[in-house]
Parts: sequence; C-alpha cells; structure tokens
Amino acid sequence: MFAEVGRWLEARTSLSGDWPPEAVTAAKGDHRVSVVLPARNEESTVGKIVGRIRRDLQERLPLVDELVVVDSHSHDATARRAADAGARVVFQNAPLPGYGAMTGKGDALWKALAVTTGDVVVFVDADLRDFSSRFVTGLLGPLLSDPSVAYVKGCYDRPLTEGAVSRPHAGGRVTELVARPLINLHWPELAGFRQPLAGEYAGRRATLERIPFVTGYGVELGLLIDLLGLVGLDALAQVDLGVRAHSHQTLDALGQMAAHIMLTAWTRLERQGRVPASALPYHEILQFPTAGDDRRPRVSDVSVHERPPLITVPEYVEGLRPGPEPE
Ligand SMILES: O=c1ccn([C@@H]2O[C@H](COP(=O)(O)OP(=O)(O)O[C@H]3O[C@H](CO)[C@@H](O)[C@H](O)[C@H]3O)[C@@H](O)[C@H]2O)c(=O)[nH]1
Ligand SMILES: O=C(O)[C@H](O)COP(=O)(O)O
Repeated sequence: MFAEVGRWLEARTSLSGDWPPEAVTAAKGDHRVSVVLPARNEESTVGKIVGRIRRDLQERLPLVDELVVVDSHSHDATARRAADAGARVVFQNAPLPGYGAMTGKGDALWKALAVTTGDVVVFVDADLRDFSSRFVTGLLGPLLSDPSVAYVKGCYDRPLTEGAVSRPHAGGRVTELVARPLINLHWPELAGFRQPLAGEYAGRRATLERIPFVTGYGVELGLLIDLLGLVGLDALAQVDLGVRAHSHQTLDALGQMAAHIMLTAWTRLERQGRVPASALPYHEILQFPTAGDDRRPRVSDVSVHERPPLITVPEYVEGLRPGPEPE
C-alpha cells in the first residue's frame, strides 16, 4: 500500500516555488478563479489576507476573478474589515435560505461554493498570520496546468506559538494525534497527505459540486475521503506552501474538533459498509475544562451534519445564485 503512496508522493507533490505567479497566470487561459475565505471572528487577520490577494493577484496580475469572504456568524468587525480590504462579503445564512440555517466552517464553504462563479475555487483560512499570495498561486499551479488534477491540498510545516515562544513542527495536534492515524488505519491511500486538515486547498467546481460537505470541522477529512472515492488518488495533488502560522484554539476546543474528525470518519466507514449503521457512536462528549477557574465537567454536542452535493440542489443547478444580502 505504501509503495502506491510513495509513487503518488513522487508524482503529485510539488513546491509553491515550482509555480511562479506569472507562469500560473499565463496558464489560466479561459478559467475563472474564485478565492474564498471562511471567517468567524477574524477581524485581526482577514483584512491583511484580502488586501494581499487583491494587490498581488488582482491588481498586479489578472489571476483571481472573484474574492469572497464568508462571514460565519462573527461577533466582531470581520465583515467590515473584509469589505474595506476589497472582498465581497457573503453572510453564511444568506445563500440558499430554503435549506435552513446552520453553523460551522464546512457549511460556510458549501454556501460559498453555491454563490461563487469560478470553475476553479481556492479556499484559504482567514486566521493565517503569515499569509503570502504564493499560497494561492501554489494551489492553482497544478490545477491550471494539468487537466487530470481535480483537487490540490496545501501542506506545510506548523509551528506551535505560545506568547513569544514558537516551537517549530509542534503545531497541528489534531492532525498528528487523530487525523493522520485515522487516515493511515482506514484510508492508507491518503497517507501521503502531510496536512489532511489543512484549510488551504483548491478544486474544480465540476468536482466539488458532486460531493457532500460536512458542516463543521470534519469538512476537510470528509472531502479527502469522498474525493478519493469520486476521482481517485491520481486526480489529487499536494503543494508544499512552506510554513503556516495561525491562531491556536484551546485544548478543549481541539478535543471537540477531534471528536468531529472521528465522527466524520465513522460516517464514511458506515457509508462504505465497513461498520454497521446500528453502531452509531454517541454524539456528546464530557470534558474537564483545561483552562479557567471552573474545572467542573462540561458536556458538548459534537454531532456531525452534512450538506448535500450542490449538483443535487435545484436552486444551484438552475443558477439562482442568491447575492450577499445581510443576515
Ligand atoms: O464556524 C466556523 C469556524 C471556523 N471558521 C473559519 O475557518 C477557518 C479555520 O478555522 P479554525 O478554527 O482556525 O481552525 P483550526 O484550528 O486552524 O483547524 C484546522 O483543522 C480544521 C479541521 O479540519 C480545519 O477546518 C482548519 O482549516 C484547519 O486550520 C478560519 O478562517 C475560521 O474563521 C468558520 O468560518 N466558521
Ligand atoms: O490542524 C490541527 O491539527 C488543529 O488545528 C490544531 O492545530 P494546532 O495544534 O497548531 O493548534
């Protein structure tokens, strides 16, 4: 099995430096490129990322046609910062109102896919602290230059930064302790993805609209597993984007994220007939808070919900794409 992974790594891994922005722009041809940033309370970073993409990939080079920030129920100035920097802001509940309101990152991405128009869509997290537009050009390189590639995932080194101290390679705790072991045990073909939970990836609309989106943090794992089934490993690629620094969540929040990842894996095992539907895991977890004064156990709902493939949504197929109305 790992021989196949080795062959794939050799054939399908590149470096962002392999894809100079000018060459990627030249390869764009008739493609239309949308960039989407899902953002929940990211007022401190979203404007800088949008501004960088605008300057480098819209004003200096004609690479990005559409730049959208999905405001994912923020309580801060995320929407204003994003709009001021030049993005079109879509509130998560606005598109496809007939499908009910939901929360979560995966739901934000599904809504973004519904309202954007690019045939190639790039997703970038809005909490990146050292964003470079090479993240976008690196992800676009393989897609725009090779029609057999359907989806490109970013990978990088991940420091763990606490205050002034930054430990190289110590970040990505859910990735290393949960996601990668799960993938190796159940979908070893995907073991070559260094950062399976990376929020930076790009895909062809024609592919993305054919798969479901888990609404919460399971979205990345769900996409990888479902894409493997839909298009096969050779249509997937990864690009090394260098180093990625972001704002870290609390250990308690990461525990909930880990549960989302495990439940998402379970839904795929069940769908693939590898575990019985009757063995549905419990959907709540009890945690002992690791921060603050109140250390009493707390229960969190970690249920995993899902949006259907957009190609099955009549309003989407008929092109009735709602605009960015306020929530
Ligand atoms: O309800 C939400 C939660 C998060 N986000 C945004 O999604 C991005 C990533 O969220 P974050 O909470 O920073 O996730 P991480 O702790 O960085 O988690 C990693 O692992 C997750 C699980 O796979 C992935 O979704 C993330 O992209 C990846 O960076 C950020 O722009 C958030 O603002 C939303 O839009 N809506
Ligand atoms: O991707 C992950 O594993 C989680 O987002 C945790 O990342 P961190 O350990 O860098 O906070």
